[in-house]
Order: sequence, then structure tokens, then C-alpha cells
Amino acid sequence: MAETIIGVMGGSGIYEIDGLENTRWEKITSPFGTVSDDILFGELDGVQMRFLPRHGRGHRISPTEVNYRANIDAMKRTGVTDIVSVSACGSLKEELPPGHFVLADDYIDRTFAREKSFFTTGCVAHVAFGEPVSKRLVDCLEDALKEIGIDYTRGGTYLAMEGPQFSTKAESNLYRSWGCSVIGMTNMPEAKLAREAEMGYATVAMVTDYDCWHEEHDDVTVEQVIKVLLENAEKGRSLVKAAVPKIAAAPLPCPSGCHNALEYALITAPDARDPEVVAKLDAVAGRILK
Ligand SMILES: CSC[C@H]1O[C@H](OP(=O)(O)O)[C@H](O)[C@@H]1O
Ligand SMILES: Nc1ncnc2[nH]cnc12
Repeated sequence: MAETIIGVMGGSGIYEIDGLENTRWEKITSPFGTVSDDILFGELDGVQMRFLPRHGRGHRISPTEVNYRANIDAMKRTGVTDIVSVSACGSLKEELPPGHFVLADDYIDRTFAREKSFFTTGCVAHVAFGEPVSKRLVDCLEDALKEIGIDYTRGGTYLAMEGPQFSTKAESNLYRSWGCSVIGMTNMPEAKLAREAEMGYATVAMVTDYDCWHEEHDDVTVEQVIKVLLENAEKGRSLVKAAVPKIAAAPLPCPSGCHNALEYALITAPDARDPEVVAKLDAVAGRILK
């Protein structure tokens, strides 16, 4: 496998990464449409890094309108092998207070207005997704969290909702009854698309609020999310800095099957494939479509 290149997908309140060296913002074009922003190239302790603010700098793009396919395809085109998503989330459990970090290990996808696959009619594939988060990335992120002393929980389900409105109380309580830990609007279909593109993916959920279910806390507002995020910005930055050398040194391939997800996934017979659909997959599936 090629060298590890780490992509950070920055969520709400995270529109750049500091400490990167040899930086440049570069426009990447994707056959899947408009990428949220230019991608920041750089190095951290000699490790190649890429950074993409998923809502664009200035938070221009709503979670429903982010072009997740273009973003993941663009990251792949820049050589990214593994993506760390740093996201603001609501808490669905008493024991996960604002300021706490959660390393999610599963997702429930309740989004419904987004393109969710690179593989469409003309080139169909079904990747395995029973272990949706990269264990290799989470091991490194957990080591880094311990090293720098951030309160965190390993494991928990991230409920992805469509938004952009926050949940109703009935929805919030429904997701709690399903045992979900955190709620956000973006990590699906991002995680699905990263798996299709054979990249590792992990979610660092930074808890910013108790959504709207908690009787002793006010319902979530953007003001509250941003206030907690600003208070946590330093923690997020330290985490990335501490995790990067660990990820670069971690053995490959990822045991969760991220880096060879397409090996047995393509089902469309070679002579039934649509050349136009296949052409767009040059980055995502170039390894197996060569
Ligand atoms: C600003 S509150 C709602 C917004 O925040 C989260 O964004 P991200 O996942 O990109 O950090 C949430 O998913 C919503 O998009
Ligand atoms: N309560 C919440 N619901 C959905 N997305 C969020 N992002 C931050 N807090 C959130």
C-alpha cells in the first residue's frame, strides 16, 4: 500500500488546521460536482496531510447540500488514504456532557436527501459495511486522547439526521431508545462513501449540547454549539497533532477492511459496464477498474 496520507474533514467551527507546514490551498475538480472548498495541503511532523472544511470556509453549505461524493472523491484524488472526521454533535446520553469527545464505532443513517453511492446504474458495487469505522484509526485516536488527557468515550452510535432543522423531542427520544450516543447531520453518507473509495474513516464526535431531550438543559441552538466548539478548539487541534504520527506509524492494512473494500464488491459484468460511469470512478475505484 502507498504511504499514509491523512485527510481531516473539518466540521462546524473547524475551518482550518494550524501547525501545518509547507501549506497551500488547491482547487480540486471532481466528476461528481462541486467540492465544498479548496483543499489545504500540508505536512505535520513530516506526515502528508490534507484538510477540507466540509461546509466550506465561512460555513456556506448546509449539511443537506454538501456534495459528499465530490468531497470524498476530491480527497481520494489528492492521495488521502485515511479520513478523520472532526464533528460537532449533540449528546443522546446523560454521561456524555458538552466538551466530551466520543470515538463513534457505528452509525445509523436517517438522511434521505443525499447521493449515497459512487456506484450507480452502469457500474454497481456493494461494499461490506458491518464494521464501518476504521479500528486502526480509532486505536491511534484513543492513544492520542489518553496522551493529552481529554475526556473521551470509545464506542457509541452516531445517528445521522437530515436536518438542517434540529430534532423534535419525539425524534430525540426515539434515537435515545435505540441506544444511540450522539447525533449529527454529516457523517453519513460521508462514512459510506469513504468505504467505497477504500479509505479508512473515523468520527471524532465533539459533544456540544444535549440536543432537546434533557429536562435540565435548554434545547440546542447554534449559539450554544459554537460556544462549546470555541472552548474546545484547542483540544481538537492537540488531538490531531498527537494522533497524526501514530496513524502514520500504524500497521497496514486496516483490519476493518477499509483499504480493500472493493476487492469483491463489483457486480456489473465488464461488458455490461457503462463507460461514462466507469470513467468517473477513475480515482475512487481506479485500483480495481484498471
Ligand atoms: C452548527 S450546528 C449543526 C451542524 O453542526 C454539525 O456539523 P458537522 O458535523 O459538520 O460538525 C452538524 O452535523 C450540523 O451540520
Ligand atoms: N443536537 C444536534 N443535532 C444535530 N446536529 C448537531 N450538531 C451539534 N449538535 C447537534
